[in-house]
Amino acid sequence: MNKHLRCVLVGMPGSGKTTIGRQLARRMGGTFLDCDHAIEREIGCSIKQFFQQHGEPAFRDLETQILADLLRRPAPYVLSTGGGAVVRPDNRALLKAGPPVVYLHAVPEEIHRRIAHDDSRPLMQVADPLAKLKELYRDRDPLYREVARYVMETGRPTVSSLVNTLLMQLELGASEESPVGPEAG
Ligand SMILES: Nc1ncnc2c1ncn2[C@@H]1O[C@H](COP(=O)(O)OP(=O)(O)OP(=O)(O)O)[C@@H](O)[C@H]1O
Ligand SMILES: O=C(O)C1=C[C@@H](O)[C@@H](O)[C@H](O)C1
Ligand SMILES: [Mg+2]
Repeated sequence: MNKHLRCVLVGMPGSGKTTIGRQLARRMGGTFLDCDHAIEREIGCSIKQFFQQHGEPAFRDLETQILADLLRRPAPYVLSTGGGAVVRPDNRALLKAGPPVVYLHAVPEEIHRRIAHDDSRPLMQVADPLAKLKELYRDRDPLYREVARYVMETGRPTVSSLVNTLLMQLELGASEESPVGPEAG
């Protein structure tokens, strides 16, 4: 186990940030941090209710504050961000300056299959959720790629094989950054 490992997951709503983040954190022996959960603890209600009462800009302000706070937590951790965390340039700057960011990539049709039954996502409460996912994907896919060090395809592999691959990648990346051995200073 590398006690300095840290990683941030970005991706569309339903891309698997919470599912994969939880398992990865357990395998790393680290803390699982979820920006959406931290926001809900802070506001004392669901994000869906907060959106309805205060609107998206107020939510985004809060998201920036909480993201900055979570990124400063001690290693090891896996931080799962909200699906829209990359929308604001300030957040993208924070993400690029922090630990390695992993983009969990899934196409809109696959995401739709995963989350069609779930009514907890405020941006999905529309007449045509697949069209909304396609629109979000078109706008955000380049932004996720902009902040990411690694892009992981999540369509076919199982969650546990994705977690294994990701862990190997992060350990390799960490050892390349701070090599252990006689030549290490
Ligand atoms: N790699 C995967 N393959 C198949 N199903 C998956 C995969 N990852 C997650 N899922 C399923 O997709 C659904 C959404 O996953 P999850 O809640 O982890 O996404 P999320 O990225 O955290 O979403 P949000 O941004 O809305 O918080 C869950 O039902 C989960 O079991
Ligand atoms: O895609 C989005 O913009 C959002 C995704 C969720 O994770 C929450 O952060 C919130 O519902 C907004
Ligand atoms: Mg989540």
